[in-house]
Amino acid sequence: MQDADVTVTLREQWMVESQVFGIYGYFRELPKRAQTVMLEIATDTHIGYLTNGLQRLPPSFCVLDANRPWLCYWILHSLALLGESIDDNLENSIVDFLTRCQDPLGGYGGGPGQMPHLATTYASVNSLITLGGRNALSSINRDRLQAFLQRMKDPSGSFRMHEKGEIDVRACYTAISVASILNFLDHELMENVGDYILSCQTYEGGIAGEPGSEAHGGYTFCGLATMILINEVHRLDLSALINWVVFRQGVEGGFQGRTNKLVDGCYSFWQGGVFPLIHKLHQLVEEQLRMLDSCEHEHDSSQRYLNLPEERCQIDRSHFEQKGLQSHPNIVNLSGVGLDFVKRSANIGPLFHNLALQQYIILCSQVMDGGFRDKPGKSRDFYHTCYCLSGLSLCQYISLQDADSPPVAQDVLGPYSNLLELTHPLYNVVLERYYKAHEFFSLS
Ligand SMILES: CC(C)=CCC/C(C)=C/CC/C(C)=C/COP(=O)(O)OP(=O)(O)O
Ligand SMILES: [Zn+2]
Repeated sequence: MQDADVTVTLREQWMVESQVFGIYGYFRELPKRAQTVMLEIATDTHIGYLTNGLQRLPPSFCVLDANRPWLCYWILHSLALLGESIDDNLENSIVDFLTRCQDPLGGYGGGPGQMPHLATTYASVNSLITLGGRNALSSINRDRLQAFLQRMKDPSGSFRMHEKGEIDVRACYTAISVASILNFLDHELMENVGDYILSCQTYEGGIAGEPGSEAHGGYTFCGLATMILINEVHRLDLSALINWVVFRQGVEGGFQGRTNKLVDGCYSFWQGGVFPLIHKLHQLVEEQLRMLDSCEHEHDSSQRYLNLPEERCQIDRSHFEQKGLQSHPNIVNLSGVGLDFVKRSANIGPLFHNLALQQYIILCSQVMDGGFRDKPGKSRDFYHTCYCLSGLSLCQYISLQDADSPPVAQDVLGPYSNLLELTHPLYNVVLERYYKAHEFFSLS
């Protein structure tokens, strides 16, 4: 039998049997060769699927007309993770297309002439940084973009997604991420953002889209990353957040977005992406735990579970004020936060099962004709392709102490040729493209 036939037969057999025995246990019983063959990432096929999608993008993509900058980002970032770059003609036509999506008063819409929106602004900026050429980076009108973000700022501290649009944690993340990566984050944009995000951390420990809603992986990543970027992460109840996120990994190996829902490949990044952030915060987590311990000695220990984040954050805040820690937002160098964060050590082992997650992504989400999907039975799409690959990459690098050295083979499930590029854990652009952009925007 050819390797390809072995793969198909084993995959089908595995799909049935894994439902009976549990995926991880069953898979470990297979012969080594079968495991390796089944666990290969079909890199060339994925590149074909993605490149084809990109070529069909400009000038119109019909039903997804308001989503074209997102399609650019999902595809370009997926290609970058796979180590693929695109030719100059295609790069120039994408820069030209995104320039036409740029509003004369700042920000990017879903297509040329459309109202500027924070989500498509984030997608456009990350696309241009992923393209990385001078032409791409200099096409961003930073002054007008800053003015757009100021117009979207709401008194609650959060932002509106667009003029008269909704306010939520996603808006905080997209605005702050863009301002940070383009090096114009200031105190006016950051004002009360931390208060708003804090009000969205729920009794479960995760973060909801808005106050009073249910904790969800998408918003938890957005809220946590934003708090780091504005240097207020100490205000979150990190142990409660960790407690929530670790229980979102299912027996299938993948993550669910919220309690009692099904696992889905895209949460490999939204939930999985919380771990590289938490790992780098381990000292702060330990400090918070020590503080809670001493607090519990003074008070009835049942308060720990009854008092919601609002009260606990009072403890955290006064603690930090007392100690006068350097992390206070007024004295931190905001332009260096993204760079300093990747250089921080993460001196603890993974707090989730990184091999089981890779197994879910490769065996359940991977479509052998190219692309990735939510789960078996669903169709592939560029969104799931982007976030499955982003999740796969973070699993491979999760134990790494030093961003400049390659991961060990034990952390890369399947053949070592599965290794993807490393992504920046706060912005989700490939690290090496981030470095280039950081240099460019530090000088301009
Ligand atoms: C940067 C940016 C724009 C981030 C977006 C983050 C994100 C993925 C938010 C999730 C939104 C949400 C509540 C989905 C629930 O959908 P569902 O009910 O269909 O799925 P579920 O059953 O898995 O919860
Ligand atoms: Zn999904």
